[in-house]
Amino acid sequence: MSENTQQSMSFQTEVKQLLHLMIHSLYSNKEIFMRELVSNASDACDKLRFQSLKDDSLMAENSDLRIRISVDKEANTIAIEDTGIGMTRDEVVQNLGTIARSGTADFLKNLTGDERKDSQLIGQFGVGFYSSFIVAKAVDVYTRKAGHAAEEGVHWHSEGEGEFTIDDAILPQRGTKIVLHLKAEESEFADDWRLKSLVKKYSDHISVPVQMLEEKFAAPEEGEEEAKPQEPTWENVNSAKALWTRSRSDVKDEEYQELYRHISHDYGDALTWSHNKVEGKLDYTSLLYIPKKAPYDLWNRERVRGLKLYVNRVFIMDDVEQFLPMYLRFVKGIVDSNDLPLNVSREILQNDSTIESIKSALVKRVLDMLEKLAKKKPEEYQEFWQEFGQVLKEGPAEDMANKEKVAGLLRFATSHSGEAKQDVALVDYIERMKEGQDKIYYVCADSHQTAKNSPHLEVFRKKGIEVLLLSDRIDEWLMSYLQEFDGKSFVDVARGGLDLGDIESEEEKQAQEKANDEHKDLIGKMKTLFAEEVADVRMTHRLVESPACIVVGDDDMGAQMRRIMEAAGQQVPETKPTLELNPEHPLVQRLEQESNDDRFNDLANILLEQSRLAEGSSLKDSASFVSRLNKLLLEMMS
Ligand SMILES: Nc1ncnc2c1ncn2[C@@H]1O[C@H](COP(=O)(O)OP(=O)(O)OP(=O)(O)O)[C@@H](O)[C@H]1O
Repeated sequence: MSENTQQSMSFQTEVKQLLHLMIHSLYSNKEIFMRELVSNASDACDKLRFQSLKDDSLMAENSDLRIRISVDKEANTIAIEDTGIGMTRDEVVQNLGTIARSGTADFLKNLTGDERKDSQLIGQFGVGFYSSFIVAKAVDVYTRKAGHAAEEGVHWHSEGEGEFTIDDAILPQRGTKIVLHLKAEESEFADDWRLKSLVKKYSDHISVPVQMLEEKFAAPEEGEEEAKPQEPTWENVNSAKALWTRSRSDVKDEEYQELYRHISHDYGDALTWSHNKVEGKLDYTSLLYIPKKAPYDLWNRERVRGLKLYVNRVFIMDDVEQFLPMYLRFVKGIVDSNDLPLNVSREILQNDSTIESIKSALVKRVLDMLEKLAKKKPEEYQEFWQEFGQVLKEGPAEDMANKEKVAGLLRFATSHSGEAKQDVALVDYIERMKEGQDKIYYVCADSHQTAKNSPHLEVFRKKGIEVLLLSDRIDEWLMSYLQEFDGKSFVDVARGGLDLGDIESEEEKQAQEKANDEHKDLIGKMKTLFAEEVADVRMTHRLVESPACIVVGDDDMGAQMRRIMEAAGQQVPETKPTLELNPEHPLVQRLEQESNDDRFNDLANILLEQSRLAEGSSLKDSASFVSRLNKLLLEMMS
């Protein structure tokens, strides 16, 4: 015998864990094993069709690409057989013994033990081949790689309990045959009708023919009563036509959803989709889906993303990133182009002008699809926002050309409702703008609560002006790319001198100027005291209830961004904020009258420190703050 005789091997630990979890959490959805196996078989045929473009000898022995499903009721087995690319011995060990996906260990850690939640997560992860073990007590895989000799076949066997064996096999035909030895209690699946209906349900959209044996009867001859049974023949069960080549009106929603599941490996539904045929300068068909649920690894930068590419109906490759920008990485789908050559490679895709043109059209398509969803089904749009809003917020920085369109899709929490839910569109905000208001005001903080209670909002509340409350990590960065929307500029209410424009009366403006004059002694004393800490001290009209607040310079980094950068270990340039005082506040008035230097220092420091706390910053010396506060409290009590 050759060196490669039978070998026993262990599954990778993650596979063992996954198998265990899957069997326990997917039992209510057992039939999906058929979808997974047919899907794999179809992928294998697609891969071979693609590789044979470069090397037509691969298909020489048999040019037929198809999937056959058969049942042996007595033996309680099902066989799924394809004439696809097949696997070598090494590939079998790699593909059916390990999980190569990055982040697997993290994923497994995320599982909660709650079967309903876990089954959803497992669905997103994609159980693929291993789902066989939901219904099978043992699985045999016979596979021979296209282009290899019959003696180079491989036989894999496992009972799904931590181990598998692998052996040489002589296989007259290329491709893969999977035999499931059903558990006794799953014998209902060893039934032609049942399997046929599963293929119809899950795999009708697959472009490779899926065949099953059909019994035929000859018409009874004269004098005979009963029809004579004939040899059964292989008949196509699915329609075997690429779904996207059909006209939209001919495709049922359920069929779109099944194709979505096939290409996304998601067990859930898509939220919406857009199917378009483009003819003219460019000639392609696209079918783009927005998932309902975010994948567990949406934030993993190395995660594969992108669309499936076909050229003239021939599958070319998965995960083509070039079709969509990063901020639309959640979109799944396919592009079938008639302009690209069949031998297109990833390198060519990177600098291809056709791809660039398709990309800008696809981006518009996705944004239009979202606009339509927001307009027609606001509740579903809200669901989308919940899942992917944070990703869409990367848009304005990444895609200057579509900045305004993306901005229109953003949703915010605002002071209008005070709720943390992000559900206000900029057009709603503009509709509610006060007379004389020509700016969109916002505040950024680490949490919704801090944003909502920020002293910077006081004057806005008093005047009934709505302010966007931003508290996602990405928000300050987002706003640095959004200068205006619908001709109205964005203004950070915690930054620079506050110009309320026409919202403020002439008298109010003059009172503000006068206040700085009237309190110049106090301002001067404070500037000397805090020469190291602040760039300026001034009286303000933005406060109503609070005595003081911190304001950052127009061009300086905001507090939220500063904290994020510092936490990431980045060097952040030293900048000093401005301290603003509320001349109407009794504490400020008390400070102005304080003749005792020590007490003046204590009170002034407390005002500065509490302003820092209110914006969500931590104090450099919180112990001193506490002792100052206690000193004052004790004085008050005595
Ligand atoms: N019928 C087949 N023919 C050839 N290769 C196959 C076949 N079935 C599975 N494979 C190989 O085994 C790998 C693992 O399959 P599996 O179904 O577990 O995961 P997947 O298809 O990559 O992704 P998913 O888990 O999302 O379905 C596949 O990527 C493929 O390379």
